[in-house]
Amino acid sequence: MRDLDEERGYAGRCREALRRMVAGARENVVVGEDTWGDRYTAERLGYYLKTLARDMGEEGDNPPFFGVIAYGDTEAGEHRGQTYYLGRRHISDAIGRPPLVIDWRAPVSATFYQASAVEPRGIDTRRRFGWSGNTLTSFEDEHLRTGTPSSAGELVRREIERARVGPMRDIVATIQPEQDTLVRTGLDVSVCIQGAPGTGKTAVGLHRAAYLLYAHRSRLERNGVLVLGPNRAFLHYISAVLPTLGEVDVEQTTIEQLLDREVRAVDDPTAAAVKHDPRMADVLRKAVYGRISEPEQAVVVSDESYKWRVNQHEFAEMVAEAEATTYLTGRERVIARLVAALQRQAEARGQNCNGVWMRRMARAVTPYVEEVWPLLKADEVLADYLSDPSQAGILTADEQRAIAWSRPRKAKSARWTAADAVLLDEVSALLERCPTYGHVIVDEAQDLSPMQCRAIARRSEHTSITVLGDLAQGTSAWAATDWTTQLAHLGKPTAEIVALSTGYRVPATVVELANRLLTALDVTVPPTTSYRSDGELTITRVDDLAFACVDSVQGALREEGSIGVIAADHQLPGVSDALKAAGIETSAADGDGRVAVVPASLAKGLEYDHVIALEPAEIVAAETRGLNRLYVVLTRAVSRLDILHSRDLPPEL
Ligand SMILES: Nc1ncnc2c1ncn2[C@@H]1O[C@H](COP(=O)(O)OP(=O)(O)OP(=O)(O)O)[C@@H](O)[C@H]1O
Repeated sequence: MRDLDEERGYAGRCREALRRMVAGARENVVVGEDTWGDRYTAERLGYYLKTLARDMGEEGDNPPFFGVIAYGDTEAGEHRGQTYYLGRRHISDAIGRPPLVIDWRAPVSATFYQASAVEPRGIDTRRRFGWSGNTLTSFEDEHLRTGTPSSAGELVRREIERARVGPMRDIVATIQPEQDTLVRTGLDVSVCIQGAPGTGKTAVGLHRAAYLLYAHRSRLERNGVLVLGPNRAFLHYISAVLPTLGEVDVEQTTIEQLLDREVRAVDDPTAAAVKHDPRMADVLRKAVYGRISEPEQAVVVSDESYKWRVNQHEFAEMVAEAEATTYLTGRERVIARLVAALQRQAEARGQNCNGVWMRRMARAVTPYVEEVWPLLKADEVLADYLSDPSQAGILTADEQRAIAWSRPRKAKSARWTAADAVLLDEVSALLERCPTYGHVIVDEAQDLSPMQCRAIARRSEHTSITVLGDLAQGTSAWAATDWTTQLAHLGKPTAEIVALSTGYRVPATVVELANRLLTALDVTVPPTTSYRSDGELTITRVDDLAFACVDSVQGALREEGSIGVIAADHQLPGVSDALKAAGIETSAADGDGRVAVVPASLAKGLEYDHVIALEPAEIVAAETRGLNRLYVVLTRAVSRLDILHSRDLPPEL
């Protein structure tokens, strides 16, 4: 194997080759712009080449590789005696020659992540590289056959324990074997990953998206990959990971944004609970299909030559048969069948039924169809239903009262709530099938209501999903308490449930404290162990919370890393003011400042090197699932957690 200088030389060669690839891609953009072909093809090609050139150009500053594996000389098969460098992207210096660097997603790269002294998989040596910026500073070898790892694990440990600054980074250099298995699970398999805070669920989900796009590019590009996260602050935090991995076309959004409805009102908790209940699916189906009635007359229409007729019984059969499909398609089908029946009669009489005649007949039968199968719009159906929920039954009288509008309204004057947006989506899907994605990754899935799950299920009806979550972090009123039920709502009842149990974020001392809450959370989740033995925890009783917080932030600012001040939502303005008065610049949860001031309700999925958690008792008291919220808050810390409290700590702590 090469010594450090030789490795640096190889890195230089890789960079040079990458530069030539970028130049080549840029040239192709110019050529691509002149490509002969239809406009769509030319546009797609131009877009692809520009993206490639841009990504590769930006890549220039990244280390070209992070590891290398050397197969043994005695190994049978194509890899015998071969050496493979692994990086974020494939680098080659000449067509037909072996690549200088192999993409981390290529099949052979799996060996880098999976091989061990117990199961070397043909590998003699695995080398990991340490970089300082763009300079290669060290490497670390594991001799897997002889079982003599030389300081192995130090580079990995350093990477995992590094202070966090800025947005989330990719983990390609240090993916752990159990994570790699999940990342590389096939496209046809739906999987549910239950993992305690910091076990890498989000990281695995994002790397899985990148992997699937690499392995099934043409299948996935058609329908796209969707990543759903809990809120915009979270999406901001993870936004850089996929682009660094060369994937810029993944849609990353929240369920609320996906449903794309203007929300102008808020439900009270009882109404929201009813609207998110899975029985609403039956209620709405009834509200929609209840509009279809049995024909009470025959269809009789005429053209210049003759009067044509479909009798009542035949018409009723057409209606009954079409009910099996979506509402609007069914309606179109009835019209088409009626026209076809008329056409048969006309042709039997020797009439020529051209397109004009067919359209005319379709117009003529439509009023008959409208009478038994009226045209509907989703917002009109829901407005009508919420004006009088008793019409569809199923719910109890109390539940109907909880969601009923105080006075009947038309769709135009409706002020929809977030829960209504989910119901509108359900009704829309009853009317017309919605487009599906090639793969959907759902993060923090424990918080989704059954009705939200259904919205996701129909967008992945014939494809697979990756479900990520932690039952212990469920904070919504409808949070799942077991995965089997949640997976059924998500339309994937047989998805495999896999647990991740090693935490890479939260230090052991903090995990130990947070775990004290687990028994009170009423969920069964596997215990976790922290990979990290470092980290600090302080718990301090103070008289003046704001003053103590300023003091703590000032101390934290002397160290490196991001700082997150997390408090119950209602306490946040006071804390922000105090920090501002002390001259400390702060940013919101979705900002990029050094000190973020974060309401407890938005902390999910985020992490800060140093967390200052204020008044746990307030966080618990602020909401029904307050203890779960506190569990989330305490597990955001990477290197250090300071808990400041003026009231007694919750007894569970
Ligand atoms: N194999 C790894 N190598 C390096 N860092 C890792 C690895 N796995 C996870 N991490 C890091 O650990 C931190 C936690 O990961 P992540 O946010 O994916 O966990 P999570 O399970 O989604 O947590 P939560 O449930 O709290 O949202 C991140 O900074 C991530 O980059």
